[in-house]
Amino acid sequence: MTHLIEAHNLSLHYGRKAALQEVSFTIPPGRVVGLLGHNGAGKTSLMKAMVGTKAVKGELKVLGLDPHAHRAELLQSLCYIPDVAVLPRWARAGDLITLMAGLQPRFSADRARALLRRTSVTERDKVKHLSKGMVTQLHLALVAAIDARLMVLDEPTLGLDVMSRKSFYEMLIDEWCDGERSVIISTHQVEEVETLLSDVIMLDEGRVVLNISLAEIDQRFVALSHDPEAADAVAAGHPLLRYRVQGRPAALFDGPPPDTISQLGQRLRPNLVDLFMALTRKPEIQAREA
Ligand SMILES: Nc1ncnc2c1ncn2[C@@H]1O[C@H](COP(=O)(O)OP(=O)(O)OP(=O)(O)O)[C@@H](O)[C@H]1O
Repeated sequence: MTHLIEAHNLSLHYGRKAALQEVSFTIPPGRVVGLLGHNGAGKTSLMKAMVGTKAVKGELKVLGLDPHAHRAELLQSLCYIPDVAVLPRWARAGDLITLMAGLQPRFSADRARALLRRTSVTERDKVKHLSKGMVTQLHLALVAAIDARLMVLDEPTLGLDVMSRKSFYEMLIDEWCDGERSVIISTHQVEEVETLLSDVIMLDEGRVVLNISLAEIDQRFVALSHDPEAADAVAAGHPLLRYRVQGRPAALFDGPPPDTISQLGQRLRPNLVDLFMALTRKPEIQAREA
């Protein structure tokens, strides 16, 4: 198997509402994939499909399995933190380690204890006495102690402060990613995850609007910072987005603009936030703000 996830033409409806439409992508081993999209874009629906809690139309193989038909088998090799993840409030961290050891054959209690030592949570702590950030760290220590090949994280750092978010991602990358395992993370904190990701999938209204490696972004997209006087000439090249960088007007193009336009500005490195804005903004908003 060359890909951990193979998705082809997935669609999902809730009544008449289309949550996913013709979604296709693959995820090979050793990747850190960001799943980005505005509220309601379809991220949670796609993650539910990946872990088999939602049936979708189309072809979906996760670790070679149909997730909906073979959920129990899949969960042996996949770990998942849903957006509504809760841990039992009465339990101590140590109890949860014992519980997991009984439930999940690939879980290592020693590894969970070692991971927990990286956090401010001790085995004696009860979940109900932990802050939101500490619960998230405990949750990650528990799932990262599973010897799995794929981790699916649905907005894992929602509601955490910046330090807690940073330490969550540090632990994930240092302790779980090993070059063979892949992780897919949905988040709204586009700026923060940019340095962690190897790839990004952007969803807009249930459709994939971009599926690219971070390395390829520089090759495909061109951002130009230019003088205000050149604004009309730059706009004639139909940029995806017009915005400002350090007070100067800038424009983002999909592919190199004509030389006559390139000469009007300085090339910048396009960042993920600008791309996200360009590809997921409603056209009528773009027209109003341009
Ligand atoms: N159980 C449901 N019943 C009806 N519609 C739903 C249900 N779950 C999701 N939807 C709709 O499907 C679409 C996609 O929702 P989804 O939760 O997958 O988006 P999301 O990208 O995860 O959003 P958020 O960032 O707000 O969590 C939305 O329009 C949402 O209203």
